[in-house]
Amino acid sequence: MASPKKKLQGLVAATITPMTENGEINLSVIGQYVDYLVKEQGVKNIFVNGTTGEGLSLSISERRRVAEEWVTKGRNKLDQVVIHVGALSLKESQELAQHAAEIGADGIAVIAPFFLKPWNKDVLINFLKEVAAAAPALPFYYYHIPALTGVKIRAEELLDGIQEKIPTFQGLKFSDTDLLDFGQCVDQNRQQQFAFLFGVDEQLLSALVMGATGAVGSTYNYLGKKTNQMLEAFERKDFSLALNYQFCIQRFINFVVKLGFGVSQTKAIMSLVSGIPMGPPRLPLQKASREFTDHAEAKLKSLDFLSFTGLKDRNLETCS
Ligand SMILES: CC(=O)N[C@@H]([C@@H](O)[C@H](O)[C@H](O)CO)[C@@H](O)CC(=O)C(=O)O
Repeated sequence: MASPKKKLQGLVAATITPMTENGEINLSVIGQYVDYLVKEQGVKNIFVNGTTGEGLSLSISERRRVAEEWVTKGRNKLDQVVIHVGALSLKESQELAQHAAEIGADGIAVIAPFFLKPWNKDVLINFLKEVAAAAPALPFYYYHIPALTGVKIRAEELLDGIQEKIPTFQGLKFSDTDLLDFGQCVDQNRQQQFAFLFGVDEQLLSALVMGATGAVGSTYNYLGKKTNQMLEAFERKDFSLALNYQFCIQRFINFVVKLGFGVSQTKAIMSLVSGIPMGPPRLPLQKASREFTDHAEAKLKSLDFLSFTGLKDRNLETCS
């Protein structure tokens, strides 16, 4: 069985794939991006080529190059680099899994194939098993995101006896709001050392109560520091402070969700907050509007999520 250096826990940034203005992947800023996550956000784990990384909109060759660059630039700086290798084609998924192993990634994750879909748990497990077998020394995570894949097989059902079928299975990335399903995944697998990684950033505190061991999300790219403060407060059992942080983060996410929030907007916010150009998204996504970015910037300032001295002590909402 694969055994990771240590269990994947804490915050994991779902990385953006930087692109040039003409839509090509822009590997040149990834080194800077790694330093920003580690030094400015206190985030040392990453999830590459997932939803936020537009993994399914990249070619296989681009996915390989992006993965390689993150592993190379993250060496001796990041704790763990997990590569999402899910694809509609089993062969492509296996190729990416093997490649992740070759370049020295710390784990692989796979979503359910979402065009011709697995129609029950056993079929889905068979698909995942074949991918995992292509990288037999790498920890394997199932990426549950039913709203995007349309595959509604409950994670709890999938986890039942999974390690007998997939010996490298190490955990679940749960990007759904069904806390009954999530809680049962934790409750029914207490004897295992699985990682339970929650993927709905605005509800992370509820998932921590339910037993989440970590979180993978887009907002940890630029709200990692704030979210880490929430994790620390939770760890100290200062639940009232933890709730204040969660509400504060919710105020921002709620605000942008009402304006229309997705991968394009994440790219715009991250460019603004980090100063690293993330570029436009790839079609079919559309670049975030100037209006969106201006509103998001004003909200970030009012919540003190951006350090602009001019606004200090006035018009700030309190977050702790
Ligand atoms: C649907 C979606 O993109 N969900 C995000 C969340 O981080 C999400 O952006 C956040 O909770 C705000 O709603 C992550 O779960 C996605 C993710 O981890 C990934 O990029 O693979």
